[in-house]
Amino acid sequence: MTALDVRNLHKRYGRHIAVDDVSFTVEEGEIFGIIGPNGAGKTTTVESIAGLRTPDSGSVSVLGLDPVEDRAEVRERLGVQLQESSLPDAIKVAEALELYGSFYRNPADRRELMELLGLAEKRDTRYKALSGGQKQRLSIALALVGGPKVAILDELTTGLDPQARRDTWSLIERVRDTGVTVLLVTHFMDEAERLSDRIAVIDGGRVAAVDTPEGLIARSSAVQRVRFRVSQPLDRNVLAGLPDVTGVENTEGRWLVTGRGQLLSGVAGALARARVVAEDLRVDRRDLDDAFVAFTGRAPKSPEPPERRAG
Ligand SMILES: Nc1ncnc2c1ncn2[C@@H]1O[C@H](COP(=O)(O)OP(=O)(O)OP(=O)(O)O)[C@@H](O)[C@H]1O
Repeated sequence: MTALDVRNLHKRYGRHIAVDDVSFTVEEGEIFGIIGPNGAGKTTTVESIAGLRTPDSGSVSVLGLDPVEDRAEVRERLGVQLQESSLPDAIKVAEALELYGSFYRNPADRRELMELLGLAEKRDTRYKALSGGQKQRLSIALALVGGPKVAILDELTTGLDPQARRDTWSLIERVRDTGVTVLLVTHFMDEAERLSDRIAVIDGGRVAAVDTPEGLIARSSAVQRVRFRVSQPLDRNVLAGLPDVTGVENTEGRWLVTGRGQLLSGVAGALARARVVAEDLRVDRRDLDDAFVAFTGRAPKSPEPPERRAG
């Protein structure tokens, strides 16, 4: 079943078009990533889904409901963790969850949520005494405390150290395993690639592509390189004639084939048909960073170094 259906969304701020025809669907049980450069319209899109902004035109359906007209019902089913959440310094973890849980008809079991998010030991710790990672986990817990069917998580791991980022990823997978559909907005390609079943690339207020991470990588026109050695004679045309190949170089038995698309399987198949055994066959691995550059023309951001701790 479709969890989210976004159709022809438009939103302008004054003369500036922030979202210029965005459409995608998210199926129940998916982790769906949204990536794109700064100012691409990602937050405006997810805030429109959450009913926090009203689009100028287009439609949004959350589990068949309209986020503006059916605001109360959507609130019960949709959990939102936005870029910056702030809580009073003195509030304790368990108190925050009780307070937020009290806003919902059927809140999640707070004790289970604290276990799931690794916060049980911190239940009586005040917000100001939590580490960055623990604050982040609490903000995810607050997005889930209403027992939502769909959760929107925006910039989940910004500012976390590498271990805390990995822990958060495992956590999101556990959340999905409990049956929650996750819409994940991220600047980080490793995060999007690791977690998402499918990804929308948003650029200049438009959807540049929607696909699985592997699909985006394969579809991007980024150049690939396959290297290998052969000790037998090999006719250059065996490789040069392949549809995805753009260049073939041979230096003393060391071959370098450049191309796009399904280059590796094409080269491997051609060598097998020519009965040539390749040694040290290597492919320069492309990743989502390359796809991001190909679809947006810009380099993605790297994770920031975590804040330095005094002492
Ligand atoms: N309330 C607002 N008033 C005016 N312009 C806005 C407002 N909110 C966003 N914008 C502009 O709309 C565009 C899209 O912003 P949005 O926050 O949706 O992008 P984003 O992809 O989430 O960016 P980032 O990755 O930097 O968070 C940007 O150019 C932004 O400056």
